[in-house]
Amino acid sequence: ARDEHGFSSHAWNECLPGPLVHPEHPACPTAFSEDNNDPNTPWTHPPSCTGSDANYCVFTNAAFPRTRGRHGISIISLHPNATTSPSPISSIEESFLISSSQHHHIAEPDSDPPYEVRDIHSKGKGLVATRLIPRGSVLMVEHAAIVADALFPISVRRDQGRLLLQEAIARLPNPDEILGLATSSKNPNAGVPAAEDVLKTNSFTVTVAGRSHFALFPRIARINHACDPSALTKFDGKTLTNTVLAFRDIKPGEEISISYADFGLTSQERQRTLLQKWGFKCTCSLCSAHPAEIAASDARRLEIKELGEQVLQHVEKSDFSKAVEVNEKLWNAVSAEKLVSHMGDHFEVMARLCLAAGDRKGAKEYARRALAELNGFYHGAEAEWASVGELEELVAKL
Ligand SMILES: C[S@@+](CC[C@H](N)C(=O)[O-])C[C@H]1O[C@@H](n2cnc3c(N)ncnc32)[C@H](O)[C@@H]1O
Repeated sequence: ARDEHGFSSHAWNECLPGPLVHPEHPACPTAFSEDNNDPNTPWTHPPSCTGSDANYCVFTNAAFPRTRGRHGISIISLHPNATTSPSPISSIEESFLISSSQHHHIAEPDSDPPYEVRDIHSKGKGLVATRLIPRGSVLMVEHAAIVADALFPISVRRDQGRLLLQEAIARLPNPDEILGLATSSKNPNAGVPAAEDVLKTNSFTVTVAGRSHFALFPRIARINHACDPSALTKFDGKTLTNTVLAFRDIKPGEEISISYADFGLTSQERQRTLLQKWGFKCTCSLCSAHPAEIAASDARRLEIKELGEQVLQHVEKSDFSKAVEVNEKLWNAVSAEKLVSHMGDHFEVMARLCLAAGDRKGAKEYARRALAELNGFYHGAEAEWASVGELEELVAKL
């Protein structure tokens, strides 16, 4: 029997999860079913919560998605009573129940992916293209295996937080898939449990139900960082899936990489961030380049930042012709630095700026080009289709 939140009627706030039983606390009941047939709750296990304060719980569906390659999902979130309604977990539950019933949303590994996992010199494992991957192609769509509220590590006692995380991983069908992921080089022998190290080393920071969360995707976690990446990720907070898209054409034998750090940083700032936040020294091709090449890249990135600010200032002053002029320069610097995710965004900005500057011919030309790029780059991603619709209207009006 469970209450209206799906909690089992045992004293959940007094039990400890999993096999780690404390003499003063009973163990929480084990999983009641691998496949949950209750349409009112998406969870296959009774939620398990931290000790006496019981403000965080782990919610698991070990059978998600019901298709090939399922690796289950565990979510560490606030107890519904520990927050003002609606609680983050209730909005997650809602979209979870929807996405569980809509199989087309669910990530499935490609039966013949254009990449393989290989050992990469000085980076551990990584993904390497096995055939040409054209710019804009979707390489992977994967749902999260672990989603954890970003405030949970500092909101619960360390031992309780660790138990919760261990439980979150242990409940998944293949815990070793998670525990076998890379750990940070800073931490071995530092007394940090593997589960915590794995989460820190491999997770993305994402927004779910309006709150910051860590999200771990076991297959995507094998993608290494590059300051000049070949791919990018797009997270969807509704389906809890992450999509990897080719940033540019990727040749066979080339490593697939994404950027963990902000593009606007100089090489020293990036190195510092990567070391502090992720605990590794970056050995990507840009960081290993000749000092003159690194200096040229730093100069371009500083110029990009400066020109970006100038465009905004001109727009704020309604000096749109000047904004168009500076935006062209900005785009040349972005292209030279190979930071172009797709031209569509740029052409769209240019179209809107031309329109604001009264240049209808220019606006139409840029809107057409934006449409061609967006249609080629995205394959049904909701946000981009919204902008495609708006652009189509714009072209029709012009
Ligand atoms: C998310 S994992 C990426 C996959 C990992 N290489 C593996 O073997 O599973 C992040 C870890 O990979 C390594 N790594 C990623 N990008 C790197 C880079 N550019 N230079 C050096 N090491 C890198 C670091 O050890 C980092 O902590």
